[in-house]
Amino acid sequence: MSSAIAFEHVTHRYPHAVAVDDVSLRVEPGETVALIGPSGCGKSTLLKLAAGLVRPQQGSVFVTDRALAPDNLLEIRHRIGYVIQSGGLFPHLSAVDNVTLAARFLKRERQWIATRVSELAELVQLPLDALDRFPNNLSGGQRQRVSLMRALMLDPAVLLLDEPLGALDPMVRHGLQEDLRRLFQRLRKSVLLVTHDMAEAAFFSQHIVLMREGKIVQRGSYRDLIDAPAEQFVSDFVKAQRGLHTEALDA
Ligand SMILES: Nc1ncnc2c1ncn2[C@@H]1O[C@H](COP(=O)(O)OP(=O)(O)OP(=O)(O)O)[C@@H](O)[C@H]1O
Repeated sequence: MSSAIAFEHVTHRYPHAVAVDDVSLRVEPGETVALIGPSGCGKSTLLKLAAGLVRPQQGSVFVTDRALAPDNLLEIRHRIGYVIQSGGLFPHLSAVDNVTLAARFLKRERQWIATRVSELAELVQLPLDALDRFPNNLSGGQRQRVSLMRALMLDPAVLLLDEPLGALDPMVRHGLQEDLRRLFQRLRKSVLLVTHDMAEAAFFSQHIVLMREGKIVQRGSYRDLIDAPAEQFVSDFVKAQRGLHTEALDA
């Protein structure tokens, strides 16, 4: 496999906005790439393109080297785990039923499913009693752990994470950041992660991709963005983020 995810000259327009504008980007196997940029710059749309939830008007999207097309979308989706900020769990299903939905649909063996659920609960450190609860009866952090279990259930090659920790309070977020990074390293998945937070992007990855108005402005490590900004916008963005973290302390 040469690339886990590849965008080649991808453009996607909504009726009133060009959300993604001629983007080319690769995520290599086992690599974590962090997508960052101001609100509305096209990060979530890029993830939706990789998940096949929206189709590009121009260009191609490849997952594990296969171009996404209407006739292979379902098959390729099983190679993708997708987690969104709110978790996206079905509220009327228990945690375990959410986790196992796709596996049951694919008629995986009951024993295989049970074994996989306990492996994953251990991996994401979810207490077993939480599995029988409905999403509304779980904490935000537990809901994201369940979402992650669901995303990992079919052992996908690729993980798409859209602000998976964005809705959590700082302590829970910090703990989950540590757990997630350990998990990525252990599983060696290819991960495309969206975050608003530069510190989080730098924590997860040496490969940060900064977007603005649908385009990639710069890619590199946090140090690259500071030491060799491609344009003034990069410095302004980094500075604004630093401001966010320090201004309150200075006040
Ligand atoms: N379903 C939609 N219909 C119409 N326009 C949309 C739709 N989804 C997104 N857009 C527009 O496309 C652009 C990119 O949106 P997108 O959600 O990809 O950005 P984002 O960087 O993920 O933003 P945020 O950080 O706020 O989540 C924005 O101008 C947005 O208003």
